[in-house]
Amino acid sequence: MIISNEARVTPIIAISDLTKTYASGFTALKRINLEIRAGEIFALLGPNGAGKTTLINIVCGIVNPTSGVVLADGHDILKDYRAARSRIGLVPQELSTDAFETVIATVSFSRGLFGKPKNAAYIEKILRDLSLWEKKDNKIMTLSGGMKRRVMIAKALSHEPKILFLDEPTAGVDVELRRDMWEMVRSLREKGVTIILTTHYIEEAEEMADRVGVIRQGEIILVEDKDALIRKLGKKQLTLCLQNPLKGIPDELKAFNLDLSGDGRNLVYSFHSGIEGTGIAALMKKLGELEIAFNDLNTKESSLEEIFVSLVRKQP
Ligand SMILES: Nc1ncnc2c1ncn2[C@@H]1O[C@H](COP(=O)(O)OP(=O)(O)OP(=O)(O)O)[C@@H](O)[C@H]1O
Repeated sequence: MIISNEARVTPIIAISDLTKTYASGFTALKRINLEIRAGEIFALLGPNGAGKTTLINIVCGIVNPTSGVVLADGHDILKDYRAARSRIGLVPQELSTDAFETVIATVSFSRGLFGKPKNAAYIEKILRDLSLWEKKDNKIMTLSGGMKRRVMIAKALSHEPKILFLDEPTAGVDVELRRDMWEMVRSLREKGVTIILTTHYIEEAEEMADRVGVIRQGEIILVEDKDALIRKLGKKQLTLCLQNPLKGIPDELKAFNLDLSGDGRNLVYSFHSGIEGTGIAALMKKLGELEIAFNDLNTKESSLEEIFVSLVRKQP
C-alpha cells in the first residue's frame, strides 16, 4: 500500500485492521487501515464487488465488522454507536423513501430519528439549497428520480452531520444533476463537512476529490492526494526509433528517465505531462550532441482509465 507522506492531522474517521467475513464465509474486507481527514473530500474507487459498500455500511453501523476498530469523530462505532452515528449522514446507493410522505415530513422525521430538536429554519435551508423547497409539500412518489435523490441527500443532512457518505451519488443521474451535486458537495466541504464518496466514474474523482483511495478485492491498494495521482496518471512516453541500436543508455543521458527496448532500437523517454518543462527539448539537444539519430518517433499517453484498470486488475 502506498500512503502519501503528508503531515498527519487528526483523522475524523480512523479505521484500523478492519476485516469483514460475511456469514457465507466470503471475506469482503481484509485488514483495512484508512484515515479520513477532517474537511476533505475522499473518493473511494474500486470495481464492482471490491468492498466499498461493505466498508461504508460498517462505518455507518449497518453491517457489523468481524474484527478491527472504527472511530468516527473519536467515537467507537460499536461501543459508542449513537454518538458515532449522529456524526454521520449516509446517502445510500438505493433510493428508499416513504412514497406517501411529503418531502418536508420525511426530512424532518429523519432529523428526529437522531434525537435532534426541531429546527424548521435549518430544514428550510437544506431544502432550499437542494432546490426542493418548491416541492416541500409534494408526496415523494410524485417526484422525478433526480428529485428523489435530492430528498435522500436532504435526509442525510437533516441532523447536521459532520461526515457525509455518498455511495455512487451520480449513478444514473443526468449531467445537470451531476453538476448540481458536485456543486453541493463542494459547498458542504466549505462548511467543514467531510465527504467520502464512492464512484465508478474516474472523472468524478478527478473533479471532486482531495484524496483518492483505491480498493481491490477487499484491500486498500493505494491512498494518494489527487493531484499527485493525476501527475502519475498523466504519464506520457516518447519512443524514438534509433538509426543505430544502443547497447546501453549513455552516461550523458543518465539524467533522463530513459529505457531501451526492441534490442536497443527503441529509446523510450517517460515523463509526466502535468509538469511544466518536460525535458524533451533538453533530451533532443543532448541526442544531437551525441549524434544519436532516429528515424521515427511516437508518443503514448496513459489514460486515467488505463491506469485505474491496471491498478485494480487481479494480480497473477
Ligand atoms: N450479505 C452478504 N453476504 C455475502 N456476501 C456479500 C454480502 N454483501 C456483499 N457481499 C459480497 O462482498 C463483496 C463486496 O461487496 P460490496 O457491495 O461491498 O462491493 P462494492 O465495492 O460496493 O461493489 P459495487 O461497486 O458493485 O457496489 C462482493 O463480492 C459481494 O458479493
